Amino acid sequence: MTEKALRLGTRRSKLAMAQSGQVAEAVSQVTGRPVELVEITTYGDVSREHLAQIGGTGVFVAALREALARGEVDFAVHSLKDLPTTQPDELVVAAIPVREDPRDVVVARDALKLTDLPRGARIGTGSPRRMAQLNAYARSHGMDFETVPIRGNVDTRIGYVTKGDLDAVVLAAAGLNRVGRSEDVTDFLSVDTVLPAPGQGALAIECTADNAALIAELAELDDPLTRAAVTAERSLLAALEAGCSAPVGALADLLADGQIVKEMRLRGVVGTTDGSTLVQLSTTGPVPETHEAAMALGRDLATGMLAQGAAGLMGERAQ
Ligand SMILES: NCc1[nH]cc(CCC(=O)O)c1CC(=O)O
Repeated sequence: MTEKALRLGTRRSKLAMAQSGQVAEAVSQVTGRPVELVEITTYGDVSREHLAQIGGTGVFVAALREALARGEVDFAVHSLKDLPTTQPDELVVAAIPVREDPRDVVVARDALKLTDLPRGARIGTGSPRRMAQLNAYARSHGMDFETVPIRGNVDTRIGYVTKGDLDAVVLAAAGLNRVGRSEDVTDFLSVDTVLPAPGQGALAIECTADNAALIAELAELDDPLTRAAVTAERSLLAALEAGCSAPVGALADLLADGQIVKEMRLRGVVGTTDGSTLVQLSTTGPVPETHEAAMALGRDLATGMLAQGAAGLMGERAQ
């Protein structure tokens, strides 16, 4: 007798289908059950032009969560950076697998790197976090380029460069890798230049809180260090009272002495989109062994950043 298939709710976009497909395979392996993809059309897919008004990428998450709550699907996969920082009681993030490359990358014409871009170059990004840090970099390195707000999926955004409308676009490495376009990358941005979004490169596998059997099975795909890192990053975001559209970057990583992991470092940045002001700070602590300890790391950093004026820099809204 074959076991009943698990239903994975997914958006239809290429990126969502790619990451859902990869997770489906992994879940099938740990559970020994077939996994079937159930496509869910979100309001955000139907109405892209309204995305700004209705509040960014959260709409994509909401439709998947409704399908979970209605019992139409057994689990869903989200890009962690698109997940709101508040967790609904009836749902749990049962697994956060090992994170992909968290960096942002440049896709530019003529294989150019960021520092090769000529004066007046036009760089596409709809993210205030990327704008703030790119413009701050330009100011401190005597460069002069213009950030141009764009939106759309990965292929659309790269299309601006291949069609010659823009000199470069900035995207997440993880997204490009997942849709098989990593060859298009012309420059990997150091996280010292552009700190990624909290949770960037990580996935969250979510199911209903009452599904103890599935929670236990999915837990096998969880990577505790990735979970600790993204929990600290998202705790910073929450403590700054910022949302997924805020100009906030955060990255937690491990500091090792040889092979021995010593500490977790959490770096954070917030700035104005013109790059004239950035608040950058980092903190280190013992590698968090509990959810509470990871949350505390993020809150500590937020306290320091707020003391340096971070709150005044978060008024801007965009995607
Ligand atoms: N904001 C959209 C989004 N949400 C998740 C990813 C892919 C990277 C990831 O999973 O963190 C992207 C594309 C991008 O920012 O270039």
